[in-house]
Amino acid sequence: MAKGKGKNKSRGDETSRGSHKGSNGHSSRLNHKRMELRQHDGVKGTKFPVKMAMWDFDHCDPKRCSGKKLERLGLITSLKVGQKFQGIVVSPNGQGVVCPDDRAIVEEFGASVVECSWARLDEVPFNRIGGKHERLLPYLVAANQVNYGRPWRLNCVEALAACFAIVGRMDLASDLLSNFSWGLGFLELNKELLEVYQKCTDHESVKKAEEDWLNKIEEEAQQRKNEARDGDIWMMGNVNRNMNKMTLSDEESDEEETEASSIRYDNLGNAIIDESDEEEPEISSIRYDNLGNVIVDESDEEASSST
Ligand SMILES: C[S@@+](CC[C@H](N)C(=O)[O-])C[C@H]1O[C@@H](n2cnc3c(N)ncnc32)[C@H](O)[C@@H]1O
Repeated sequence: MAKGKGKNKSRGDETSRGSHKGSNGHSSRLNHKRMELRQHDGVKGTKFPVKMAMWDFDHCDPKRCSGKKLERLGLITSLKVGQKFQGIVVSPNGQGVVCPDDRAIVEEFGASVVECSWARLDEVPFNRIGGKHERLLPYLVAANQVNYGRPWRLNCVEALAACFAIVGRMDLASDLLSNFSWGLGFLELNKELLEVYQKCTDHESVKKAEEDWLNKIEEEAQQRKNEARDGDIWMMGNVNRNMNKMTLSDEESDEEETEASSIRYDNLGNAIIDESDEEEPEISSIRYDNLGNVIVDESDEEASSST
């Protein structure tokens, strides 16, 4: 187990919910922050309307770590390895997904996360942490500065906010995220999808909604791909059409060949001209008198009389 400031090393403040004591030395700046938060929540004597907790494995850079920031703000309680949590445990080790039916558990017992590195999950003793209500999160996209745009891998504050949002407590989600400059962007980015999940009930319905969403975005991606290809066609010409053209020109040359093959030759190799080729006299060669009668050439008369 990693050594350091992780709250798995000391019992610290696990019973401090509602008290103003923190686990980090209680600087006046932090106490000031807490005062601000209490005023902000309008819930006297509490840092946040529902309990939040984390198992902190000290894997992350404290300056970038959202869990540590929540702790500095006095919003989250640290839990020890071996300690279980009664509320919803949002964890990569979860079985079902967070769903609106979890709302009562969240409101009564709160929500918790595992503050660790995604790259070091195998170092986390999942069998010694957690609780009765361990949950995965359904498909959502991170908005934090480290993993922006990445699906599923949310940081701790996003994971807690997602849990609150899915169970229909958008007020808690936005209050929590407003402590981070980028925070409300998470709700914006996932607005439509969160609304879909909020309309569900149990784990299965959230899983079904997630599956439908994933199919939809896959179809849309495919459509965009097709549109991009069609765009190329306007720029470059239809490749299939070019293929047809090639075929057509082959056909054309075939036609020419056919025409050529329709020419017959006599025994001396002279081309035999078909009579039908000579049927129509050239219009320009027809002359008319003043009354509109065709002037017949004497030579023509000879020719016609000879047939
Ligand atoms: C792996 S830690 C990374 C924390 C990050 N260093 C930070 O600054 O917050 C994120 C935690 O959020 C929760 N979490 C995030 N995305 C999740 C998901 N898709 N399913 C379940 N839990 C998730 C888990 O508790 C997970 O351990």
